[in-house]
Amino acid sequence: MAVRSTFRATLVRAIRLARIVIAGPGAWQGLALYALVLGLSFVGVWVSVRLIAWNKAFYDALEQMDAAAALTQIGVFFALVALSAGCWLTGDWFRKKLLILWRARLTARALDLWIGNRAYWLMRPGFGTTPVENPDQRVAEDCRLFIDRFIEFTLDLVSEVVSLVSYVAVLWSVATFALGFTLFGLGIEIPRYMVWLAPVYVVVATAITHLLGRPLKRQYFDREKVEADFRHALVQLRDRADTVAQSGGEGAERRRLDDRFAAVALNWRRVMRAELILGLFSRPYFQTVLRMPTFFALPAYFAGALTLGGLMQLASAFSSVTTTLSWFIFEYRKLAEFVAVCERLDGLFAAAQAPAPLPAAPRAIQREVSDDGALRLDGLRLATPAGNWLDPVPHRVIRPGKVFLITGASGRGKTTLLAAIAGLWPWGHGRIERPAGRFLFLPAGAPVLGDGLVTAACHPDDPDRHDPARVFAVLTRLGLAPRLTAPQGEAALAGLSMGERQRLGLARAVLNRPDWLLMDEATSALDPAAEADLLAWLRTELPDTTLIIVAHRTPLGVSADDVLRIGPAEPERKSA
Ligand SMILES: Nc1ncnc2c1ncn2[C@@H]1O[C@H](COP(=O)(O)OP(=O)(O)OP(=O)(O)O)[C@@H](O)[C@H]1O
Repeated sequence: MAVRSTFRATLVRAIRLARIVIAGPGAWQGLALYALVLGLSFVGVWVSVRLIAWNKAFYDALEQMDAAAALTQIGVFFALVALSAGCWLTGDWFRKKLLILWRARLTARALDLWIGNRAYWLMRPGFGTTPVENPDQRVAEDCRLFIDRFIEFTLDLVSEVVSLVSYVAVLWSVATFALGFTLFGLGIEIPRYMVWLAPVYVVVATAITHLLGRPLKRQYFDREKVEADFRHALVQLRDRADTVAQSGGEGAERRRLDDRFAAVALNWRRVMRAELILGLFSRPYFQTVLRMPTFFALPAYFAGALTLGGLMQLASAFSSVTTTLSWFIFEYRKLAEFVAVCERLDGLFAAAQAPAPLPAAPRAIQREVSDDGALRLDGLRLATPAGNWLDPVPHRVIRPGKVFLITGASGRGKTTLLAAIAGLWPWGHGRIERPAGRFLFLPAGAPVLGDGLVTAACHPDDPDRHDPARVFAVLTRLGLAPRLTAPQGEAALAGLSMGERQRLGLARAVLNRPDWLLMDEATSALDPAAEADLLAWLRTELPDTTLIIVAHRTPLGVSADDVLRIGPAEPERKSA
């Protein structure tokens, strides 16, 4: 029952995933390549069938001491091998082309859902109902593995069925003799016993393989997870290199990495054990499967029903049938991996299709497009994902082109309000009317996005859309020009101070020219003179942009047209 439901679930998942790559515009190209590869594998099957007949011709020539006939057969052999190799190499070439074509389609779909639906934001642990572990690995690794195995298995399956029919036909015509024996005084005769023996042999072996190999699927599933967790911890160490080094956190990092690696080692030991148990049966099976037919046919050979050539031909046909039928046994490990990959990847696609935020807090924020260009916050109260209410947000209408300050004590919900205005924060109730137009958000902590100074300064715009002279002028005005002479790429961003990162944020604002600029403590690290100078410059560069500023005080260089305070007023400091 469990076997059937795993099989059915994997089939449904594999079909769902396969439809993504097989259907859609330009699908004919992939299908044409697939048909070509399939056709070439049929030629390969024909060569194998032809080689079975060749066995008889060659060994009979040897038995009859016919040198000329043997020589001819050697020529035939090389011709068949050349044809087989040619087909294999061509097939392999086009299979690889197909692999990258379909992988690109599947990866593009995964990225569309992951990025396009903002699933990457909502499916983080603590945010969504279905947090997805290691999505990066699923997009990068699992897409490749799925396509690789899908092509391999479906091609195998079709060509194995064709091979099976061809080989059974040969076996039927060769193994004409019966097996006779007495059981409890009864004379029993099994006609063409070698034909029946092949499937019985394989069915028994398959059942044993599945019984012994069942735990492997779980272990392979876990392996991907623990390996990805370990890799992720290493990437985090690289990203937080400064913080770890400055806070002497090497010991803590080492413990974290050791813990993650211990999980890798534990899983490895479990995989080893499961593979050993499977190997105890499958290894001897691999080695005997080609020899057994000769032993099974010996009674007929000694009874004189077969020539040596006939025996060889029979052995060849029988082992071809058993090898074809044993596909499940030979591929068991890969099949177990495939089941795990389908489960992981389908889970990612399903969750990313409709990422659902945690249901702990109400999601009753009404969002509308304002028709007079103003931003309205009406009866708004936000909550954390766990359902804790934050302070109510006072009613406000923010007119375009104004400077608007949001203030309040720490932890009251200022950043959360910006996220709600940006359309991200789903928890809470009330109403947000947002005008059309471009919004740009400069988050707290001034994170830098992009893999070079120019990309980071233009983000999220494409840097190719910007005049390099203008980008250079903006960066120079912000005092970042010296960084342009450093080697570009990630190295150009290394070690940027907080103030420099905030200046880079201002470059983004000036180059992107948004209608609405949301600044979360975006100038807090600048010295008063630089803050006053740069914000005054920003205002002259973007005179019509509405500035929504989150800060504990109005930044120097601009004056606020309105102030929105969340929560009670901060207590005034008494002067000494
Ligand atoms: N993802 C989250 N999960 C749980 N709680 C959250 C989450 N995001 C924010 N909060 C909580 O919501 C509250 C408001 O956070 P927010 O960052 O908006 O505060 P803030 O007013 O901007 O604070 P600060 O001035 O210190 O930056 C805080 O108590 C915070 O811990």
